[in-house]
Amino acid sequence: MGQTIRTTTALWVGGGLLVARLVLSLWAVFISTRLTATVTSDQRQRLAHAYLNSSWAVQSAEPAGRLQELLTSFVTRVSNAVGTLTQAIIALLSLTAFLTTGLAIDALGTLAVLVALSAVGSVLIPLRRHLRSRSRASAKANLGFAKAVAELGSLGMEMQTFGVRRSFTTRIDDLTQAATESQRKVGLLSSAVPPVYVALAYGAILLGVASLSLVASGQLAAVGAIMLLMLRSLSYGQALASYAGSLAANTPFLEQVEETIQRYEQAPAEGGDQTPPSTTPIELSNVTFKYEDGRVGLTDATLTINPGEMVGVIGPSGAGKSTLAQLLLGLRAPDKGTVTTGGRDLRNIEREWWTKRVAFVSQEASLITGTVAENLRFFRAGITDEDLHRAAAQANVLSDVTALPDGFNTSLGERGRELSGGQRQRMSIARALAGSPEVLILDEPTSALDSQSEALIRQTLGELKGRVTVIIIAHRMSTLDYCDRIAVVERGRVTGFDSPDALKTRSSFYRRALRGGLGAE
Ligand SMILES: Nc1ncnc2c1ncn2[C@@H]1O[C@H](COP(=O)(O)OP(=O)(O)OP(=O)(O)O)[C@@H](O)[C@H]1O
Repeated sequence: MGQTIRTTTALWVGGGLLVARLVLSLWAVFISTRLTATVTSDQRQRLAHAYLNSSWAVQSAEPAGRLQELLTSFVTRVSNAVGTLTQAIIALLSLTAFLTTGLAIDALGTLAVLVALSAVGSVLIPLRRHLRSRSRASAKANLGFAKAVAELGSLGMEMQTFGVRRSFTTRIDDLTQAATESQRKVGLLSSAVPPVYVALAYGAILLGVASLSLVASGQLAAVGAIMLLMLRSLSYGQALASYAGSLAANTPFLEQVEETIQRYEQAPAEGGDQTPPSTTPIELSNVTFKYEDGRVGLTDATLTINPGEMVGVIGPSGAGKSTLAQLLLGLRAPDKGTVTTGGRDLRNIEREWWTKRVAFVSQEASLITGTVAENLRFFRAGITDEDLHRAAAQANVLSDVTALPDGFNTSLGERGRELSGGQRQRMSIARALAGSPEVLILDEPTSALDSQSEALIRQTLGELKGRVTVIIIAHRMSTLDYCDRIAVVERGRVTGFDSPDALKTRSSFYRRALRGGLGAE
């Protein structure tokens, strides 16, 4: 009878423990997946926010495809590492519980197991180290691959027209091969960890059994119990070794993400907390700017742009015109000298105050995938439908918009693909004008356009004259028709800044440009 009660109790206890184990395991799975999801979104947000808040110098230097790779596959590897870490902690806790029980049953045997575990674990340290360094190389190869693929992907038209499809294919194949090879090496090493561990563990067991049978010869039961303890502990140890291998393979990806976040955070976007009385005059005083690689962008440049003035900027290719535009926009800060607006250093001005009043049109009209209205509004609050209408009219694109099936609500396809180059550029001018800027800076807005589109943009500039302060880097002399003054930039220096008439006598570059256009030096 007593035996029956003991069996029932044992069954109940066993059942209870089984349920408890299941609940605990499910809870662990729940925590692990939740933690992984939290880490994924946290890492993505931290990385994206750090990038968005970093300076233009950092953002513009970032190779294409790198950020995407970090945000996607790298962050996935980081969450894998976190998932592995949780499982490793669970395995470690189980092992500790098991060994604690073992200590109560057989202290000597448990001690032997502990020694065996530590010995096997330390033998694997060099392998893990090697795995980590291989994984670091694999992370680098992945980034290189992503960068090259992004670059090749953006050259689709060139690939087709230059007939270099085969070379592209070969290049992609080589890159794929290199990235896959380094991944294979990491895979090989991390897969080698468990079998190496098993071999070492069984070796330890054999050694343990041999020495125990010497010490406790004839006590087969004791030897059996210790063997069981060893086998179970070593199987937990095996799980731990495999998790440690996986961690070693994934942590370089985490390091890369963290390093990148730090790099972004160390270079925040320019801006202070001052609000000047006005956006103009804009003054450059003895401004010198060098790029990180030492190339000179601008040297000792001095000029003043007055309220409502329309200023043209001309100069040979590579002279420093775009650098000047970026300094005027406050995207880059001078190494020497100052850029002031309304008498205050641009570095100290509240960025939001400045960007609300200054608009930029670049050489390449970059649009978003969305409707006309979404493109013209461009995420800015407070821009009304009337603003959109006015801006489209000012930019000479209103008739194009009204001709579209849904007017301002027409979707423009992926990044405005359904528009012509001229329409896209006028759309980007309308986008700049929708915010009613006080200062408008245009960097070669007509360089890629036919003469008819250029004439429409010139007309826009004529209508803005006197109402908005305009700085326009021009590729064609005709675009400069409405300019009050023109700055000539040559080899990083402002060699002339005067009215077109005065420049005819004072600037040989201007005279040459009048004769032969701005393309030839
Ligand atoms: N991001 C950069 N990193 C390093 N050097 C740069 C960078 N951008 C421009 N430069 C260098 O600075 C100099 C001025 O370039 P900038 O783009 O201002 O000339 P630009 O007059 O606008 O030329 P273009 O008319 O051809 O656009 C050039 O020598 C150029 O190589």
